[in-house]
Amino acid sequence: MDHQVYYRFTQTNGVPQESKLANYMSIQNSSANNLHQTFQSKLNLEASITPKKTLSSPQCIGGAGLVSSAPASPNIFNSFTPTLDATPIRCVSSGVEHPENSSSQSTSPNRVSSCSPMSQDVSGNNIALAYQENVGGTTYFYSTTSESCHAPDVVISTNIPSDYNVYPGTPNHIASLKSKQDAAFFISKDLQMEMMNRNALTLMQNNQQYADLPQVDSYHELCPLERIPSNSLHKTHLGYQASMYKALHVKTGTPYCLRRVHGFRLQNAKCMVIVDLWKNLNHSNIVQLQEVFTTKAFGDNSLIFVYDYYPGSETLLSKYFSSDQPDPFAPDTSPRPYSHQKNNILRHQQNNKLPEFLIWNYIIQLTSALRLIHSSGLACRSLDPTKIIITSKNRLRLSCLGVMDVVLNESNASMNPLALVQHYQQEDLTALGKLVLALACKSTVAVQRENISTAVDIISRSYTTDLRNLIMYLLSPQQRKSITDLMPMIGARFYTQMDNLHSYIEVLEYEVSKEIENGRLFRLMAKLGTINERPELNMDGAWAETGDRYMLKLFRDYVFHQVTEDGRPWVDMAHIVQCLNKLDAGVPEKICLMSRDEQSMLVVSYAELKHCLEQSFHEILNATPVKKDLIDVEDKLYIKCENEKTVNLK
Ligand SMILES: Nc1ncnc2c1ncn2[C@@H]1O[C@H](COP(=O)(O)OP(=O)(O)OP(=O)(O)O)[C@@H](O)[C@H]1O
Repeated sequence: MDHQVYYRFTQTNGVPQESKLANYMSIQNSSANNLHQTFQSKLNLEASITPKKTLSSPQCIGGAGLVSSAPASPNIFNSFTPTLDATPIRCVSSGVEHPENSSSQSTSPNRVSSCSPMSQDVSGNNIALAYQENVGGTTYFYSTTSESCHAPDVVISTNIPSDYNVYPGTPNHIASLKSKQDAAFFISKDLQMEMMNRNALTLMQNNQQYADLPQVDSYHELCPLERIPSNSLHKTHLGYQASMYKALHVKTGTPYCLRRVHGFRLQNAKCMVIVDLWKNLNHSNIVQLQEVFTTKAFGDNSLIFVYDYYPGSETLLSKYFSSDQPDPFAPDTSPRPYSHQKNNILRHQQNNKLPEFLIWNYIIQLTSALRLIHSSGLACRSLDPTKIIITSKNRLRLSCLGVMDVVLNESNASMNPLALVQHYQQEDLTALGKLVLALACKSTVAVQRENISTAVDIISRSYTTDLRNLIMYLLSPQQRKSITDLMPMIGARFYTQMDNLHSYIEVLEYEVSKEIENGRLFRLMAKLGTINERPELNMDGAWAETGDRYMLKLFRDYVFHQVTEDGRPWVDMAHIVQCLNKLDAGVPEKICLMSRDEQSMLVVSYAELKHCLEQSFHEILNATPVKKDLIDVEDKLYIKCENEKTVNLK
């Protein structure tokens, strides 16, 4: 049975060849098994890569033409070194050949062929050809080396020839390497889980219980974020019942958080001035207000505040204060002495206390948001553990901005809210003091007037005087306070916070950079997938199986369908990534592809494969109804997105 090796080349040893894509060298081999065994042995990647047997009698057949003064295919001869007495190899100058059509007839390619991962740069040193001879227009290449013409004695060897690429791992090692490979190629597991959780929450669907929730203005698919109280007496916002929903914008599909104030009739549009101020306020510790409108979609007059949605967030109250244990500051009705209760409080505080750096972390975030709010002539008015949400990595955000301004404005329509802002700002600072006190004592009851002195005493024992002084300053009723006065109290802790943030940004940038690489490879695979096995193009049913596309088909097998010596799948992410990277870069390195029936081989460089890919893909694009280079557009968008991401990270 004849076997052919097709060798596609552009240049050998610095000698440019005349043909680019259309030149192949064919090698006839009478021993199919030899070839197969040789290739199979190469699949054992840790083996000394020596062919089991030489190609015997590589008979030259026909064809004129291309004659190279230099060895045209060093790789192939290195890998399948003929013996000295071997029949010479012929170069053919032809168009792209379909090996299965042109070679001796292929049998059905049921079995996924194995392809040797052998590859070598054109400038590689291991050129087995010693001399050549031109007989009647046909060039015969002879090899002088015969030493590599034996089967490998030792399957696993550490002496791997330097001219071979060895992919890390064998099937047995893949499991142990998998986690390392995953870490090297993909986003870290923790970050991945976090993102996936967020995505799952964003895609969360409404259950049957709330199936009748209406579309509200431009927002649909409402999904409650908390249990909607059946009792309308459950009032939260200054006497109004309120509820929270996740909703999707009908046009963009972007998720938002809707805060609905039930049974609210807006009669005075004056407050919309403040709403506009809030809408323009942008800060990393603020939940951005998008818009405010009234609706009758719920069957009543409801006021809707639309905010950015942060999946997986919880309130400070639920994170730190909803403990099963009773609050130690709660009034003790038992006849036990006061000292007993104080001991109880101390014990509770010692067992549950938050680390001081975390409290300062929260102080820095909250003061940072307040600083912007106050300097914009606004006041938060909802600095309360139920209105501060916390997401992963201890990110705090003020979540209910603007609501008080609208709702209170309605109940005190005669007052100008902006005139009262300084008063509200002072209230914000007092509220901040109470919040820090509550966090330090892990108790909401601690901030009640009668408990404050005990709470401060407890804090003095457990935390630094700086923290105590900050709380005392914020809670002192006499002086006029300012958010800027807090900055010196925070002091050098600010630098620690900045340092931590920068370190985290670097971690994220590293993770993102891996995904950028994956995105690039994905686009490459998308192109390959568009071409491979396409049933027809321009009425040509054989399009995907001929010419450049046939090369790409074999390349796909080479990348993804490797098998071990005994025919089991051999999966190595490093091999896949490396091959795709080389294809993307179009490196001159050559690889050997084998037809599925193992009757033919093609030796081709990545540069040529890349050319095939681009050509074939453009052929498809040209046949699409939209006559423009989609990929160019896509590339530009991709680069733009990447640039934007980098700017955002900065
Ligand atoms: N912007 C947001 N994105 C995602 N979830 C949010 C957002 N704002 C609030 N939430 C979540 O919605 C739920 C209800 O929030 P809400 O502010 O009503 O708190 P609450 O403790 O129920 O207060 P209240 O007693 O006033 O209703 C909380 O679980 C909170 O984490």
